[in-house]
Amino acid sequence: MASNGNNSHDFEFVSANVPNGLSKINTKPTDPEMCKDDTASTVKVSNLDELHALQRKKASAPTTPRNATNPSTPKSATPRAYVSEEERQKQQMQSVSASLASLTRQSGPQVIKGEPGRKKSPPKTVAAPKLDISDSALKFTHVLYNLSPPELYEQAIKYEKGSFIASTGALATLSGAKTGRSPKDKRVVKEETSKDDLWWGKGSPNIEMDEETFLVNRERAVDYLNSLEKVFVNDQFLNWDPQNRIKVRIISARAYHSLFMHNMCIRPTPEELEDFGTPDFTIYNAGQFPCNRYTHYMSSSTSIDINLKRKEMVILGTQYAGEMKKGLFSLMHYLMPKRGILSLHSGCNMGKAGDVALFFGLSGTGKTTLSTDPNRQLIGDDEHCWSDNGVSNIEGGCYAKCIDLSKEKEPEIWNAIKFGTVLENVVFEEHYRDVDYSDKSVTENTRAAYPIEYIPNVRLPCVGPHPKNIILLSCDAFGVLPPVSKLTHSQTMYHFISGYTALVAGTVDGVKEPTATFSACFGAAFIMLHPTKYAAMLAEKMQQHGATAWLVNTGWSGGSYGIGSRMKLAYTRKIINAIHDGTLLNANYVQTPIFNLSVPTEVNGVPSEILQPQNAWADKKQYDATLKKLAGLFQRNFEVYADYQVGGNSQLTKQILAAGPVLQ
Ligand SMILES: Nc1ncnc2c1ncn2[C@@H]1O[C@H](COP(=O)(O)OP(=O)(O)O)[C@@H](O)[C@H]1O
Ligand SMILES: C=C(OP(=O)(O)O)C(=O)O
Ligand SMILES: [Ca+2]
Ligand SMILES: [Mn+2]
Repeated sequence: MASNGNNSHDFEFVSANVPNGLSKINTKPTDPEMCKDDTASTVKVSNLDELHALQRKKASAPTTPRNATNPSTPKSATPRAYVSEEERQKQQMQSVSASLASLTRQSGPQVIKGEPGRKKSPPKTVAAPKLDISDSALKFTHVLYNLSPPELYEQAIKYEKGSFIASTGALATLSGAKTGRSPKDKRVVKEETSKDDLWWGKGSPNIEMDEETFLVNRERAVDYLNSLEKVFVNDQFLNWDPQNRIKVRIISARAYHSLFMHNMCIRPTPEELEDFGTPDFTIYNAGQFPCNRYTHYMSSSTSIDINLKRKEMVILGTQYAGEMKKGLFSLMHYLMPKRGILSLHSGCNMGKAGDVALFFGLSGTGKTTLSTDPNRQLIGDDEHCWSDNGVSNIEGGCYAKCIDLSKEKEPEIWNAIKFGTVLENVVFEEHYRDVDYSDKSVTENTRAAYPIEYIPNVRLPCVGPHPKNIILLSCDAFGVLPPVSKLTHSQTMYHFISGYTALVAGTVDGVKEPTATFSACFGAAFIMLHPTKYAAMLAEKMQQHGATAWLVNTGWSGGSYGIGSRMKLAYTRKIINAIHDGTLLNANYVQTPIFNLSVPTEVNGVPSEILQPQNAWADKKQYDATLKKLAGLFQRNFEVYADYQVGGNSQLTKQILAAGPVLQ
């Protein structure tokens, strides 16, 4: 290979007649079709820097693929005026500088697009006029804007401790001290534009904060981010419904966070990015930096603050990436109902006949696992909207639990864990980097975040018609709820408002009592309005579109946790199949005592003796006692809703109250 900069075939090299009588070697190229080592053309460069520059072609932004025939891209109403590339970049950086502006100094940082350390002479920075001079105003902040997965890998591996490439190509990383969400540290600003709409007080996830305190935390986050040499900026979208798309900007300090959001939000096309303009909402993720506990309302070092008026969210003191995704979900739970659109904490998929199913459930109940189904198109695994046009996914990716993940039971998720996927808090063998999915050393909440198109039978764009089946998932560690039951309209509302599940908290310290969790609308941590608002919308939409609802227990069977065992995933899948294909709708049903649920006598592929839970329990007395105990917990939880009306319908409200368990 010629690489010395000379064009070796321009001259003839003829070896001299040497004394040992070796014959003459003619290296003159004879056949132009033939490639000889020393005749390969050389690269047209004059130094190594130029050679390395050749390696990289002009960039285009990574996008979320969409179906060409049904693009989810709203066409801009007006044709774009021609703007030079330089001008566009300048506008982009001005916008980022404005996002990062300190509110007290009234100036944005001097920002430079690209990595620190790259030669730029002189640096073309963008900054707002400075009203005062501080050290922070004198430095540059490098902006790594919408980097691609390979670029983010390089950043993570080079600069972030604990980031590694796993054997499958996924980026294994650590989220630090926090490995799950911190709902007790979530704050919502009580301000005039939203305070009358929001749900406050007992049971609400919205713990109030005043505007002033928000600004203290915002300033803390912004100053922290600006003190860094570089920040990551993601400009992306939420919601595949083109009419209700939201532009979000995420400013973060870690490549891990940028890649996570790249995967989880909808990725813009290069044209969409050019037209991005001002975001509708901005996240300041300063997760490595704690909040100041002397600040009002701070009860720990972690604070996740949402300000709907300012359209901003600040994260301090937690690096758990799920906080960003679920924070945006809270935002959608405010914005969408205002437009008459129901936001849903549910998975969603669609059969070949166009039949859409929703899977509601709290964390760990099976939304991701069961919506990822080889026989159906995946619309989304966690967050959706239901509008007059049908359903749409809010996100561009999935966030699957990985604990005990197996290739046999969940092949689609297993195969999605490849290059580009973020693997959080997993343990791997240090040399070959094979992940041990059974290892809980870091946390039980190990996760994989991947772009939705990593699931082969994804539906793009991620939208579908009105749902036919509504599946309420409950992981009942008490083991008394039937594997499947068909719900009446008022039972659906009762169970939707209750949002019951019972996971077992610590599985390592021996047997523990399951603890019931009731989380309104199967997502109390994310709702912004009173639960009855969402319930009324669901009731109306279900009636309007004739959907059938089911309660599916993905938890224990044959006894509570410790005695019985977790429902086999294979059985749950059979049950779900029977719901999808319509056979369960026409099955024979019997009623259960106390909860008064309609249970099918047969489901194809599922042993009939487990369909009625008491049959699977050896100790019937124990079963009765546990059932009554759970019924009591349901009743106590529902007491707070007795004073509320669901929508304008007092008849429906009465029916819902009567649809719960009845203890004689
Ligand atoms: N019968 C079952 N149905 C659903 N999931 C099950 C079942 N048995 C075990 N699992 C496991 O439970 C977990 C469900 O989690 P996931 O689908 O991520 O929940 P969610 O998306 O609702 O938070 C997965 O790890 C899955 O493998
Ligand atoms: C990301 C989360 O959602 P889920 O467990 O429902 O997938 C979470 O609760 O942190
Ligand atoms: Ca991609
Ligand atoms: Mn999930």
